[in-house]
Amino acid sequence: MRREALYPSFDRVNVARMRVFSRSDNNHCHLKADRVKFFSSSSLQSRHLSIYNPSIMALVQMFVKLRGSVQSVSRAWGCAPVTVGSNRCQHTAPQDIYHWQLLDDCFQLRYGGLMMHFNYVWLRDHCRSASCYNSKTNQRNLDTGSIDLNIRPTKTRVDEENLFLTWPDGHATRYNLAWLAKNSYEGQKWSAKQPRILWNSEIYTNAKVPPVSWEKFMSCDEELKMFLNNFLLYGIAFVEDVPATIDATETVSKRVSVIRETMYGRMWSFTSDFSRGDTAYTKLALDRHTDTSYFQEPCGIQVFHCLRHEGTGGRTLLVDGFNSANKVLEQSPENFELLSQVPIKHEFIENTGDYQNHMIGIGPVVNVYPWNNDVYMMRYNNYDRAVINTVPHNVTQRWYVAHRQLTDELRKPENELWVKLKPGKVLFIDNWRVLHGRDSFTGLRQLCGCYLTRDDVLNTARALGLQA
Ligand SMILES: C[N+](C)(C)CCCC[C@H](N)C(=O)O
Ligand SMILES: O=C(O)CCC(=O)C(=O)O
Ligand SMILES: [Fe+2]
Repeated sequence: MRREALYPSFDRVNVARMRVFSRSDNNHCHLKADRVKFFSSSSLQSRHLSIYNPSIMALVQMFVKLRGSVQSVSRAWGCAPVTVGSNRCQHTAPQDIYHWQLLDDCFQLRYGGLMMHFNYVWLRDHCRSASCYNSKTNQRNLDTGSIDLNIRPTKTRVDEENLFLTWPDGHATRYNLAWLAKNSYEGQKWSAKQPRILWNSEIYTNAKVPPVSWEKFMSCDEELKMFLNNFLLYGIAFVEDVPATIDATETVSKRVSVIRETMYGRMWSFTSDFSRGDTAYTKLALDRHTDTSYFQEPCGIQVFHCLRHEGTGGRTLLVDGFNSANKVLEQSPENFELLSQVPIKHEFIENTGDYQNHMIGIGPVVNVYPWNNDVYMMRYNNYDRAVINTVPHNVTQRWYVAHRQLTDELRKPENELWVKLKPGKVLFIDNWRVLHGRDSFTGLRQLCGCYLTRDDVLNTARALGLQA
């Protein structure tokens, strides 16, 4: 007997398909988005096409935030333009009309065109009364283990704004309907994804991301916010005019997040002296890859600062992995599913006189949230990929085909952004998204940097009011 999928067919909505193009002329910004495509999870075949407006609106809001002065937004399929004010969206507000129904196994609520379902244990578990929830610490007091798993309310009442439930033990809960709508699974599934702009080298270059300079960056929170906004959008960001020392590189890194110490050290500085058992410590070219794929939690951010180079070559290569993954999804959902479902091992085995390390990380090449298929992390490192022994032989061939399609995408010349790192120019790379590599080189080349913890970068961004 086949088990029912946890996330049934229509849940596999692929909003990542949406592509955003922006063209700024006279304060007009034109936003185009593909239609949202639904897949059935069993075959992952295209079922039907549909358009989901709130996601479009989320993109619109993102553009409003970005440009601040968006006047009109037209949608690719020719609907009437949506008008957007300078800061707030004036699109027809959702109707303030709720329809609700108590069903056998859930409370059903329709609000603003969205149908939502709330499980009864969930409702009891999410009671925000003072005895169940501490609103000072934002922590739950209620012991979820004590809830009867077949619980149903004994009394129900709904007014204009609230749902009131009374439970068998007499405890009463009030839920604000807007709160329910905001916190529902359906709302989450459809809500804005992390705003990001998928790029190839032309898109990134044309975006002309304004440079951020060390002094202002260190002293002004608005500058840090702008930097983080760009980092979240593109997965890369630069700070310029940084003193060419390890200390200053550490200072600029700590402004963004907490340094993640690894077996490479806290701040590292390396040349091609093969001091460690890894190709990075040579003069050889390195193909595009993510670092520390052999960690259960790969490092979130990588910082590079080239302190000196007297020689030729050694340019840095950057490729937006999410853009390529998205191309695979558009062209072959089957291949995307293989890359996102089949776990693969990566491994670092170091056996030199000074260092003995053995690291193993396991996970799919493309990591997605199952409720909306949004990609949040890639592990792509052909050097460090370990023996494949997690895949049955009949899937292996299909996995290699899928991996080849992703590799072909990642290697398209138009996806390659090449930069020559110079003393003073510090590069921050989202190591869960953007792949890096380098040319071979001659001469003395000294690169320093560190890894940063991802949670703390996002924490800083949220503290500054960004969506992260
Ligand atoms: C950056 N630093 C030079 C310290 C380490 C380089 C690690 C290289 C390794 N193959 C990986 O991809 O994780
Ligand atoms: O030498 C470089 O530019 C980068 C080497 C590398 O991939 C790394 O250190 O992670
Ligand atoms: Fe690397």
